[in-house]
Amino acid sequence: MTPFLRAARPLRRAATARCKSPLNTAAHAPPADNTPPTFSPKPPSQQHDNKQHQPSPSPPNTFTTTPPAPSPSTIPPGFTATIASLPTFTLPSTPIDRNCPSHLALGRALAACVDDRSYAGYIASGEEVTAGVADYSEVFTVTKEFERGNGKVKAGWPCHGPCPWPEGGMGRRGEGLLRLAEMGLGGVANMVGMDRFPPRNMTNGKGKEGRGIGSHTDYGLLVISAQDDVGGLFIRRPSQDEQFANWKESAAGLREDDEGWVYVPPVEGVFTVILGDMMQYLTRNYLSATPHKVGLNTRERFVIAYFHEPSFQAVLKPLTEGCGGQPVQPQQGDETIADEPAGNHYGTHFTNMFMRAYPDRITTRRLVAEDRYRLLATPELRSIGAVPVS
Ligand SMILES: O=C(O)CCC(=O)C(=O)O
Ligand SMILES: [Fe+2]
Repeated sequence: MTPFLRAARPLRRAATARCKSPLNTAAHAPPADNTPPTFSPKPPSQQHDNKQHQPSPSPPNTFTTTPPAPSPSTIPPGFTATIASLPTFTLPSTPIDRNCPSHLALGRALAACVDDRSYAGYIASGEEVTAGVADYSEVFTVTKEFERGNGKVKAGWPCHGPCPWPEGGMGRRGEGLLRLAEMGLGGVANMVGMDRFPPRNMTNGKGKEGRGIGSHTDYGLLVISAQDDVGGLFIRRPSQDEQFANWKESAAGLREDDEGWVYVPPVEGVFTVILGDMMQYLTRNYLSATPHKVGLNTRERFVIAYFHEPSFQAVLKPLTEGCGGQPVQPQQGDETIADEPAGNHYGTHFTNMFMRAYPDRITTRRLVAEDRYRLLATPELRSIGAVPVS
């Protein structure tokens, strides 16, 4: 992990007129000292919707948190789900600065933050598509900056390019935080995203039918996110009969409206950790990617997330040995992984995911128009450390 946290879809972030800055949320990030995280088993969950709060007859697999039990009242209207009681780590608290700059000015500045080489920068509400439906999330994505003169950019590598920054309006602190995030990112694949979700009665997703974010898995190894106190995240334990492999066939939209979703209530000072596609691939389905979705609530909501990912150039091979040299036990669906002798090129998965999520963005159009996708098959893009001469 980097000194700063968050990056799963690239860094996303909000432009908003209210004084509730997702940038301030990042104050959760680095621990103030070396106090080890604590971890404890957890009490039974309860089944809730936003009107009735009834104990579940058979609590799902549970663990216990150190922090106080969260209130179920934050669950977005219209959803029925078990309230999760997930394993949590307690980090030392750091002060959260509630002063905020003018978010309207920030929004204007962000709208200019688009680059046609990288997928970094501002993503408007309604621009992202999951399983064919517009997401209402508004995102600012931070990826590692590659200047136009960089050899990879000049050679036309997909997803490599400048990380555009908002000019003015954000304030020194916010901009400094973004810069810090960018400095901590090891490569184009690691990302920080800041998301804003509008309240459900004020959606602004270009008038399309939409939702917070549809059911999906994240692409990389793991995602660490901090949410504010509003609430909107749901996760789902894959069922026994499921064999999704998002790097082969889209897992977006899967079981979106089924039973079995678990609501992750906000708990102050606690990060959420979600496993991604490559963790599933590496561990041969032992640690499956976590399907999740986001509902819009009665208030706008902010999330900041760090996406920890393999190198863009990495070709992953599933593990054959576990801890202490134990052979990895085949898991259900393992055959879908074992039949890929060439391994899994992360840059290709990453590019596929962005092209799918942002079909109309200028970055996707340019990539296609210049036929740069074919570069993903070349040895230069599949070998860590190989950098074209600039
Ligand atoms: O809103 C959240 O808590 C999660 C957002 C999310 O799933 C994503 O950015 O990929
Ligand atoms: Fe996600």
